[in-house]
Amino acid sequence: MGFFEALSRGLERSREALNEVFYFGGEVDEDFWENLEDTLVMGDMGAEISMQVTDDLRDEAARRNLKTARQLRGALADRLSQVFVQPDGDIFRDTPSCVLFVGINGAGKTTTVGKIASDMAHRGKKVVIGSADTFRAAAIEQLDVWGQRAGVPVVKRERGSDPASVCYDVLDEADRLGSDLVLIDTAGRLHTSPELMRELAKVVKVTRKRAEQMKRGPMAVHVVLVIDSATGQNGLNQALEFNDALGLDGIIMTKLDGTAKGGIALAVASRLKLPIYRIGVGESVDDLQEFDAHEFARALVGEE
Ligand SMILES: Nc1nc2c(ncn2[C@@H]2O[C@H](COP(=O)(O)OP(=O)(O)OP(=O)(O)O)[C@@H](O)[C@H]2O)c(=O)[nH]1
Repeated sequence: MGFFEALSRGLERSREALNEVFYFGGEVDEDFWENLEDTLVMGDMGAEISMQVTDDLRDEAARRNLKTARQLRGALADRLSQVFVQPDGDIFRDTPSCVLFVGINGAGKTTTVGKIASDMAHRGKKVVIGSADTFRAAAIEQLDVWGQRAGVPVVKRERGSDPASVCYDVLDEADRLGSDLVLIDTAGRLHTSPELMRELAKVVKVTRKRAEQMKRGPMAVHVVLVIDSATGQNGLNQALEFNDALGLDGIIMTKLDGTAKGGIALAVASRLKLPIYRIGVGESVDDLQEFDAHEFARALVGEE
């Protein structure tokens, strides 16, 4: 299934709501603009960006004399795609690279690490996975399964070990193996707990320090927040807290195949000015896609 098809299935709710807005007879009137703005807000986009997008579209419609639903839909998709930040490169392809996956419990970190490990190993990268989720025993086992499937080594320690020291060990192993890509899973934590966030900041700090001393030269370290799209506007709060504590490099949105409304991706991208590196559209190994802003906006709006 292609990017567009997979996303279109997931974003059905947002599209149906917008379909109703675009199902107008005759003139584009004040009601149309109000309905559009409300629908964008309801789609988890947040008030600020919804208002901005609606105002801009209104100006553009007047300027270019856009009248039909088809014209307006196309212009909306274009405007929404501009909200997203283009990444400078790809943190998984541009190696050597070490990526730390952070996020709240159940966001999809472990699954995403597994999917990326498989993908990048297939592309010929020397990958090593680190399990710094020393809290949940099942997460370590889960990563082992993903690692075996991808044919990638998994560095782990027993439950309860210090996560920062696991990261150190992972980079030691990557150094020994001459790995290109290091993917580190961290334990899920509540963004509202200062203590847990401090622990994670230490994990990032130790990883950065060790990554500077790799035999083949310094390895870039990236911190990526994994967000479950179904968490709605709470996803924005998570992103703000994690960004404050750690300084994020980018985002991965998961579960866009479910009942997610999708607008949260726009809210986070616009507020934090961070790129979306991948999106998760299912539970199996192939259900991870590179993010394409234009396709995403088209799927959200329902433009053919
Ligand atoms: N439908 C769907 N399910 C997903 C996706 N990504 C992950 N999941 C599922 O979400 C659940 C949680 O995923 P995990 O990868 O264990 O989440 P985690 O962030 O590592 O969880 P913690 O270790 O508790 O912090 C699992 O059942 C995954 O199969 C996705 O893109 N789509």
